[in-house]
Amino acid sequence: MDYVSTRGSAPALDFAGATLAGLASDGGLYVPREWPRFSEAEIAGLAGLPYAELAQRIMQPFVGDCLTPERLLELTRKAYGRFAHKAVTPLVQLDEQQWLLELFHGPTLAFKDVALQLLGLLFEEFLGRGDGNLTIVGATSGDTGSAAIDAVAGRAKIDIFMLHPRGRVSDVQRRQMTTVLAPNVHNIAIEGSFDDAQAMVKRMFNDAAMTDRFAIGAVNSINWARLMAQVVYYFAAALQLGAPARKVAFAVPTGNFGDVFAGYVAAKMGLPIERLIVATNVNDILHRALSTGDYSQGTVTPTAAPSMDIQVSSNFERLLFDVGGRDGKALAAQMAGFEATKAMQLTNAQREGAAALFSSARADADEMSAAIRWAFTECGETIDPHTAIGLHAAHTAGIDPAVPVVTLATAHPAKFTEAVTAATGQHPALPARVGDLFDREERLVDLPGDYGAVADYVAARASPKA
Ligand SMILES: Cc1ncc(COP(=O)(O)O)c(C=O)c1O
Ligand SMILES: N[C@@H](CCOP(=O)(O)O)C(=O)O
Repeated sequence: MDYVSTRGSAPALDFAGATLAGLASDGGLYVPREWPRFSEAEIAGLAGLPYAELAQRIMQPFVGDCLTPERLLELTRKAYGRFAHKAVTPLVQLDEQQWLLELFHGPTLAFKDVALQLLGLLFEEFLGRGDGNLTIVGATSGDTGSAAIDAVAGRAKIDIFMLHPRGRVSDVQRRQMTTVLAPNVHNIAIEGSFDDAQAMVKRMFNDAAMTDRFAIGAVNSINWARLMAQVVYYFAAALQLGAPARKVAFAVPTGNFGDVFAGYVAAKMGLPIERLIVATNVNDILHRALSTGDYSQGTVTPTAAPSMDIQVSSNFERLLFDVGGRDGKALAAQMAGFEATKAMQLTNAQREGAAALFSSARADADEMSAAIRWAFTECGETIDPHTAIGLHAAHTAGIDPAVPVVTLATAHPAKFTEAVTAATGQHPALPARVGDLFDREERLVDLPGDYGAVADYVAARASPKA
């Protein structure tokens, strides 16, 4: 399997190359040259496998000969061995049609652990084959940061610099990052929004002054390996609900379009998915793009679902590439227009291609709270604000009552105590595995929202590439 850039001019890479590269050198994102496809019988044969084995079977075609099946299985067993639930991503029934797929049983209590626990091991594996160092530069609106830090803290040959928007992540989220004191971990609070942080990260991949000296790597979902690992739980959930004989719909709380793009990949691989419902908060660029074709960047409004306070969705580019005919040159021009004007209109092919599988909904603060309350009072489940936005979308999508609708429960409610307590009157407790988070020492630096300041900070501390 090799990987091509959505912007058509970076060299194709194998899986190990794409994993270490993160972003393509032409500014595009790596995607598999073609989608591997499972037959109905092959999908049926996956039912009942333990999660780590299912993960190996789903991911092997993407990994190709970069890892033997035996080695990939060792890595998936190690990655998912740290989850607090034996099923890794358990399904919980809410009512006759609605289900929750709990993705927060990993070490840092959000769905990001599912991919990042594996990615940390993949980095170690591939770096172990040479003598280079990796400088990871990431942006987080709260959850990617702690999951990535947990996955690479203390690992040889890796430094991680994680940018978060100052004051715009929850206290639990910030402390999960800043209380990790391993010498290779560098937390940076920047002035601005997640979008500002993400733009600086992408700029660094194309800054020759940095890339000549350092091997810059990605832990955000611009890194293909992140999405590949997230494809697995769509299969896990659908198989439990009767796939491939029965279709399933998914409602996905969305920001950077990574998690829901993984659902699209599952559909491309043959999983019978009725609909992917993209759920946004009031930062609704994706809802506008999918419902009207208008992909224009608004200003970011802070909400009680801070991890989705995003107005430029990196992985949407992967969808536009795939449904728009895989024309890298044309997409490069379209994205250059967006970067210059902060606005773009989807082509007819892109709109129609997306509409075949995706629908969308937007939830405001009241709708989000109402969904938390409904889950609590009607079903006895405490859910977090991001999950609630997904659940609101699941309820309003008008899916045929015979089709199960699975909302991805992307974070543990205790990460967002204020909104959950306000909606339910109950204070969600942090699981014991997060321990004494509020008693630990924090370490972070404050930097202005200025690329030069961040690049200088990284350059002064990172290890050269070889
Ligand atoms: C808790 C939570 N839910 C949903 C999302 C949205 O996921 P994605 O960015 O993959 O669309 C994020 C982060 O992005 C998140 O941290
Ligand atoms: N919600 C994310 C934002 C970054 O998204 P990613 O999936 O591209 O890493 C976060 O919590 O940091």
